[in-house]
Amino acid sequence: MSWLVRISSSSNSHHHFFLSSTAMAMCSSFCPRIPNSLRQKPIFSFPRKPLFSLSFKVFSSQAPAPTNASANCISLNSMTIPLSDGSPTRVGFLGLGIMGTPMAQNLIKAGCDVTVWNRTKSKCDPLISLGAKYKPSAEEVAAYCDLTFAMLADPESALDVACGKQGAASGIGPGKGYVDVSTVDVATSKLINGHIKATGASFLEAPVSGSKKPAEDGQLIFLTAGDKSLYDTVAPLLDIMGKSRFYLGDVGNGAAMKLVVNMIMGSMMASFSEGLILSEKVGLDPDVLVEVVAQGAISAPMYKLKGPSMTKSLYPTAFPLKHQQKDLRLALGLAESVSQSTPIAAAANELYKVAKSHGLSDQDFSAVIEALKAKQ
Ligand SMILES: NC(=O)C1=CN([C@@H]2O[C@H](COP(=O)(O)OP(=O)(O)OC[C@H]3O[C@@H](n4cnc5c(N)ncnc54)[C@H](OP(=O)(O)O)[C@@H]3O)[C@@H](O)[C@H]2O)C=CC1
Ligand SMILES: O=CC(=O)O
Repeated sequence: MSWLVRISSSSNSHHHFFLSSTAMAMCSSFCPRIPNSLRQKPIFSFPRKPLFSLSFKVFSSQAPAPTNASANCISLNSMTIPLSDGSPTRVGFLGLGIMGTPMAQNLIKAGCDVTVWNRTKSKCDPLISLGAKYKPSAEEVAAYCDLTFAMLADPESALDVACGKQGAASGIGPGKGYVDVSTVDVATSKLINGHIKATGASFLEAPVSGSKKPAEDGQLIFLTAGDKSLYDTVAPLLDIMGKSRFYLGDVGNGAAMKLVVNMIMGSMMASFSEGLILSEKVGLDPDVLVEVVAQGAISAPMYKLKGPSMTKSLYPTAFPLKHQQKDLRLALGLAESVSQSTPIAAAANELYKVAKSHGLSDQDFSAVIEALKAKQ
């Protein structure tokens, strides 16, 4: 079965979208964010206990022939029909670092009722002045809110904030949801899932791909896994913070996907760094290399974005180097768990470790190039 939907944009162009049940099934895991012209109004409230939820997948006939139906899948949002008391959903946010702050800010700007907590309380203040409420512990946030997001540094902090003393698991309970958007390993995510589920609450892991700027612009990519009903419930919130979302099934799959992606990214950056250094050594202009790379098959937004500052030895922090090294370390552990050889990632990891030993942990991960300079 399929339907044709014509949508007029402000320009002369028309987009045709087919709603197809077959294609809907094929792309059930991937939902790019809908165009602004199709987006629902900001979420000022949605039900505490959603009784009914509906989501559509839409396919553009103007895109190239879909070799993979998911490439053309657009979600019209998981629309939750407000049949309950209609009171605003209380959204908690734990962890207000480089990523957590803009993500929470986007929820507040969209009109959500947001309550924040951060280990260093001062980082809550800008959000409080934007209208957020504050609770003095993760436990109290989880007890007060219907849905709680957590964006923490690493497996240790994610586990501590979720399951430690005054952690979220102590306050959460049936009917509530916990969404961990931190980058952690599979075992940690499963452990957190176990603690949260034992309280009767739901759990979704939802690590993000995309850095500081995509977080500010609401352009993150969510790699989710866990309770599907929680995924459906939080989809409108994910769509405020992100441009697309993947639902990957069982807990652990989101964490694993994120680690694989960041393993590739860490190796790419290390390789790019070698190229920049080598080009300069043989008398070429590294800035020209950046331009050449940008125009060819190996172009990547990351090179275009970071290359010009790397050639000036500037590394304004978007993705801290210590987190990239953590992700490589965790990805190597993932590979080892299935006896997969990852020599490139292992070599890259060593380079990031050298960079850390040079005091570059809190610089952007592109500062890995300094490890190569130090080796000369
Ligand atoms: N930056 C990026 O580009 C991206 C980062 N990520 C991932 O997102 C997560 C957060 O990254 P980012 O925001 O950059 O990191 P930051 O280092 O900026 O923030 C880390 C957050 O974790 C908190 N934290 C650290 N240790 C503890 C602890 N022991 N107990 C309680 N809270 C703790 C910090 O609190 P405090 O303020 O008190 O230090 C802070 O809120 C990481 O897992 C990272 O790998 C994913 C995609 C992109
Ligand atoms: O985890 C980092 C990112 O840019 O994605």
